[in-house]
Amino acid sequence: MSTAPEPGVLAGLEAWRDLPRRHQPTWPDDEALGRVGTELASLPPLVFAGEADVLTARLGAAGRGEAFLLQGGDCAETFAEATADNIRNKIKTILQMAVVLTYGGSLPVIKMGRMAGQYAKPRSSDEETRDGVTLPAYRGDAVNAYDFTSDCRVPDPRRLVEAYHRSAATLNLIRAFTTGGFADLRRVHEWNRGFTANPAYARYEEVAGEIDRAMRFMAACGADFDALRTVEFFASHEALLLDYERPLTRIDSRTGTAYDCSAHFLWIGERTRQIDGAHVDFLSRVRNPVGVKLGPTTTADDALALMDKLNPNDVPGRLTFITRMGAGRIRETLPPLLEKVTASGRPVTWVCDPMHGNTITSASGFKTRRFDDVLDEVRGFFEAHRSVGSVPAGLHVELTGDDVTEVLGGSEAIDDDGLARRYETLVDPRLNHQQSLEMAFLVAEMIRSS
Ligand SMILES: O=C[C@H](O)[C@H](O)COP(=O)(O)O
Ligand SMILES: C=C(OP(=O)(O)O)C(=O)O
Ligand SMILES: [Mn+2]
Repeated sequence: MSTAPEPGVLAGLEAWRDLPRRHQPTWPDDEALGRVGTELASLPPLVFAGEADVLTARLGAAGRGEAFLLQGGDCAETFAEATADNIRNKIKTILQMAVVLTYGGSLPVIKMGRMAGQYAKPRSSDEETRDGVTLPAYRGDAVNAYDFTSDCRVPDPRRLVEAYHRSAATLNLIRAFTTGGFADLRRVHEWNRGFTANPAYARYEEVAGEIDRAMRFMAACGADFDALRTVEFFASHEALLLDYERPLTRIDSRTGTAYDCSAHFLWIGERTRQIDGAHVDFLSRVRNPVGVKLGPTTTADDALALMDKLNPNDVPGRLTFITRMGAGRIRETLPPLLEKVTASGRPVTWVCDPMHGNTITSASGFKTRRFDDVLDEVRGFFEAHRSVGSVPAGLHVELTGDDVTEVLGGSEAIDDDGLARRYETLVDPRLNHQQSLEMAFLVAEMIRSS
């Protein structure tokens, strides 16, 4: 039997419409947008509210130091790349990283994709100019097409429906992979052995060997490896397009409260976290676990105000702060935030995004990041938490399972010239498969020595 919505819930879900909202497309046709909203509202939810509650509990544990979050995937998913191969390679990469981190931290790792809905982007500029021609910026496949023609760049609300269907198909395959045997710990471990067998990554052999011995020890003790053939995997994206998130928000029949059923976890970006803005208001009214990106200008009072608004009842795991300060600034900007928030005694799960504060343009003109800067921000994150006594609870990374060349460095030493070899991202540069695994091994070493 369904429970009626709690009083005021439905009206509250419309409050964002009267608030300032940044980075929304200028849809050319309101009626077409309205029809799309009605269609999306009639489609089945992509996740079940009970799954979101499980994730809240898991993130609460991470906030207490009893688990560690690994959240990864593309900066911007694309419709064209929502293929079986791409999805499989990304899942495989995340699972491989998770095994290494589980061993490094002796903690359960919560696995979460920036997947099955990461189709919308805030942009620094509303326009893009090429060879003297200026067109609206690409805002993600849920809004417009990347091709540089005026037709392609017009926002088309039908793309929201396409984003829903691609997300549904992606999530379906993720569920199949993670429950059907693909994620078997023994297989994932074998993939990692393959990685460290490459002489370029020989320095990680030792940890892989230790994991091997730990697995043999478990086997000798009679551990039930068949119980480790499946894993929990959660979907997440930035809740940027409120014209998409609102129709996918549903009243949970168990409780009469609202959940945004487009994903298990939604986050608010650095550019849309205004305390009186539409995004914070909207996510304050759904019950999923939510995140907020915090850049280097964030004050401790900003953080406390977000806690008041997004987690007034202090539910552990409800609110994650994803800090993205930049390697050069994290050691100065993060500790004051941690101190004040920790002094409040209120629960927050702190996660490090070492990507977005470290974006540069290479001499050859590519938007890129240095692997060493990314690693240094993670190191600064652990140092800051250690100095304050708070809990470093996870990592948020832009990655792909393929051999792209978008981030400088790593053991394969991708250099400026090398970027051109396989630079495929439409927005931000991603760690490739090898760089992602390398990062997991390096972070595991960091966790063990911290
Ligand atoms: O992913 C993050 C932002 O959307 C992205 O960094 C903005 O990129 P831009 O500065 O190229 O617009
Ligand atoms: C837009 C993003 O990040 P931020 O909001 O931190 O800039 C992102 O995660 O792709
Ligand atoms: Mn990005």
